[in-house]
Amino acid sequence: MATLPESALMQRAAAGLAAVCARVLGGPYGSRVVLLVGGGDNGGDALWAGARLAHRGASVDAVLLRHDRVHPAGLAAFRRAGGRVVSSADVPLTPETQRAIARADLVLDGMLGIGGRGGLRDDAARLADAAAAEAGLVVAVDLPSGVEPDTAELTGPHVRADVTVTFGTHKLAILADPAAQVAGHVEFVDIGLAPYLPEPVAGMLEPVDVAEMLPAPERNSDKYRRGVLGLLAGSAQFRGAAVLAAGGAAEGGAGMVRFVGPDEVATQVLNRWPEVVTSADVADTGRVQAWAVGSGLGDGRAAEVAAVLDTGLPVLVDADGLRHLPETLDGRALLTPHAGELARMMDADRGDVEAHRLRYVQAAARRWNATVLLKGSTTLVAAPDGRIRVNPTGTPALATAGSGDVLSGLAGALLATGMEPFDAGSAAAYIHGLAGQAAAEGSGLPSASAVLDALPAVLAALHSAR
Ligand SMILES: NC(=O)C1=CN([C@@H]2O[C@H](COP(=O)(O)OP(=O)(O)OC[C@H]3O[C@@H](n4cnc5c(N)ncnc54)[C@H](O)[C@@H]3O)[C@@H](O)[C@H]2O)[C@@H](O)CC1
Ligand SMILES: Nc1ncnc2c1ncn2[C@@H]1O[C@H](COP(=O)(O)OP(=O)(O)O)[C@@H](O)[C@H]1O
Ligand SMILES: [K+]
Repeated sequence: MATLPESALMQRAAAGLAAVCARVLGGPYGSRVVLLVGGGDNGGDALWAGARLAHRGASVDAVLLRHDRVHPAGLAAFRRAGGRVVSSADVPLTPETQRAIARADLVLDGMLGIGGRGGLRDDAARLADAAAAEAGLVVAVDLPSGVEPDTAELTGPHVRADVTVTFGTHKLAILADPAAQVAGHVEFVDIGLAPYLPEPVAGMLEPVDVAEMLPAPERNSDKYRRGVLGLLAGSAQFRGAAVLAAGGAAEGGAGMVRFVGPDEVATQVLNRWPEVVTSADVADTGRVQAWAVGSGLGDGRAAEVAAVLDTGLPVLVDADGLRHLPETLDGRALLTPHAGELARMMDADRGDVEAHRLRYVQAAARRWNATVLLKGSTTLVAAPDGRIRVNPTGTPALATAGSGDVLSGLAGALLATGMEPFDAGSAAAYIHGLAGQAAAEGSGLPSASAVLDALPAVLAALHSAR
């Protein structure tokens, strides 16, 4: 801001915002737009964008949350463009306001942006409800008002947006749940901040990042260069988990999978994946470069999990394996709980973990000195040094029994290539999410086997993106 003329950034933001509104309206001419305007710069963005829409023939009404605090230049521009203020002094929710919202094709939510904390209060909350219940589209300015910008938590009443137009950089609240669930479709407007931004608190992989992490088979490859995974999974009760995890590894590029488990499980794994080598005991497994343990392991088996952890190799621990964690790990482990499992690990309530996903995943990574991948509607990966990644791929269709087993085999295969746990976990979540999306395109609600079947094509496409 110090290097630019006054309000240049706001003009860039408002221009991008008005362009998105014009597009989703199918052209602003003749449309009805209502602005919900808070006392800060978020309200200023809304007013400037409203002025632009009014210039292009929209009928624009503004509801001011506070008449004593409103962006002065924005309000003046809005009035010059023919915009009307429909609220009376300090009474935002007049009958006229309600009628305007009910008739609106688009409500532009400029109540709170990155300055907002602690949820919407009173009138603001009622305006958000009215917009959700009665208006056409709700477009949030920068963030849905009322969400916590930096923690992605929902601590009080908030707007539910159909579209969020965010400026300068992505905020955690539009990437991670629960807040991201109320952001709708996200549009990014570049206002030129990138060179000035500090290190981000969280990262998000793009296809080329993942492609560059994946090892390409080289001319002089052998199975050890591709990575050999030891797999301790499945039980008489959960045989399929072993089959799916072995598949996640085999289709995920492992040079070889060495399976450890009871005969009746090994037979089933071999029926589906004849390339797998089996043994009955961790000690007899032969050379591996990483382990994946836990999927479908059932009760007990603590000694086997301990034997794997004692090898000192990189290790992924999933599902029932998470019951047998030592006091602390030494940075080489990747733990892959869902919210219920993380709640049990942290002696917390599942609902509390879901409401504070970021806080819990970071706390667990510190607590065990391990990388923690928290599964669910948005997958978060936390390294013990504080780094965070939010996974952008996936679909609710992945919420199907066994899809976590596929992920554990896949992530284990990536660990076995020598990738650090943070990269292995976040790349695996990315690829698994794409496979889920591809499988869902086929059948709508795919099985875990369909997710597995989609892996090779997804990996091939990523390799070619390199
Ligand atoms: N910083 C920048 O470089 C840019 C910021 N822009 C806009 O400016 C916004 C941030 O503006 P502000 O810092 O003025 O903050 P906001 O407009 O988000 O909030 C304004 C004020 O509301 C009060 N407030 C906080 N929580 C509240 C609550 N729960 N209920 C009622 N009042 C509450 C606080 O006093 C806060 O300062 C961004 O979200 C974005 O929309 C854009 O114009 C582009 C450039
Ligand atoms: N609502 C959701 N939206 C997107 N992905 C989800 C959702 N719920 C679960 N998933 C994903 O589906 C997979 C399910 O894994 P998990 O809970 O371990 O199931 P299981 O143990 O039955 O295989 C994980 O990758 C998780 O991130
Ligand atoms: K907003």
